[in-house]
Amino acid sequence: MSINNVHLATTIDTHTELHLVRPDPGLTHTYSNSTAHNIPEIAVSPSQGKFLSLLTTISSARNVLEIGTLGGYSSICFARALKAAAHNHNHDNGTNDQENEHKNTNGRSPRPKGKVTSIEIDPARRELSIQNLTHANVKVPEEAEVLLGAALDVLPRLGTEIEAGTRERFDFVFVDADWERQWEYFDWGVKLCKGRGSVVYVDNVVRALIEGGFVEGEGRGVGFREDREKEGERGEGLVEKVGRDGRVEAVVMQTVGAKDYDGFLMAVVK
Ligand SMILES: C[S@@+](CC[C@H](N)C(=O)[O-])C[C@H]1O[C@@H](n2cnc3c(N)ncnc32)[C@H](O)[C@@H]1O
Repeated sequence: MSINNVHLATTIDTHTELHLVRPDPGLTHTYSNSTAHNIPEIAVSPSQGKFLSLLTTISSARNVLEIGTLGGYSSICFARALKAAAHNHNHDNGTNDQENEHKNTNGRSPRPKGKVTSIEIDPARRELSIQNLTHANVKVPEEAEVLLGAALDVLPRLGTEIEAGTRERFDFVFVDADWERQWEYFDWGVKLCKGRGSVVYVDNVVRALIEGGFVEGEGRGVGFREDREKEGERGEGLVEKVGRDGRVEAVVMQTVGAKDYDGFLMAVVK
């Protein structure tokens, strides 16, 4: 085993996706339609999308908040997982998925399908994501809604709606927008969560650390720059702030694959 094998990462992704990520025409179309509309190829990879789906399932999430929609690829992954969870629950419970009736003929209530709420700052990308979601048979806005605006404008509105009782709290938050605001989005995510056991997942934290100048040097001299504040540069970063945040337990996992060398931070609310 050697870290030099990382050049094989894309090949390994191709092989594992072939066997483990079922073909999904809605997702395939989202990639191709986004490329056709000159959207940059910065959506999660098929493996990453599947990973997000599995995390949604194992965390029993019902309401997902996503910051950064792009063409809707990850939104579809979340919506697929929510729909499957509701379907499986209702099947086990002897109910069907119809939500138009309060109770099924056996007197039991079906589990609500759950919903993805995604925020996108770019109107053209929002429009395209709605096209892609609809093409993937995700009902907009019942199963996934895409809110237009800068996340820091939209998030307080969601907070007000939650306080007013017109919107449910979230149990899974996926932060995937501008890297400069990762801490602010994380903080809002925790505030808008249901509470213990809710998950906040921030993508691209490793690239943000590297490209943000948090690490310097080459070879054996490489090190983490602890002197940034003294130099009047960018202050504490996401990882340091989350490390001092008593509301959560968190970890950063480094990743390699078709999307290069990167990593995510995942926090669970205590
Ligand atoms: C990496 S892409 C999201 C990819 C998407 N989650 C996926 O995997 O399919 C980031 C998106 O965040 C949007 N964005 C950037 N800054 C934003 C902000 N302040 N508020 C809301 N969205 C923002 C960008 O326009 C872009 O579409």
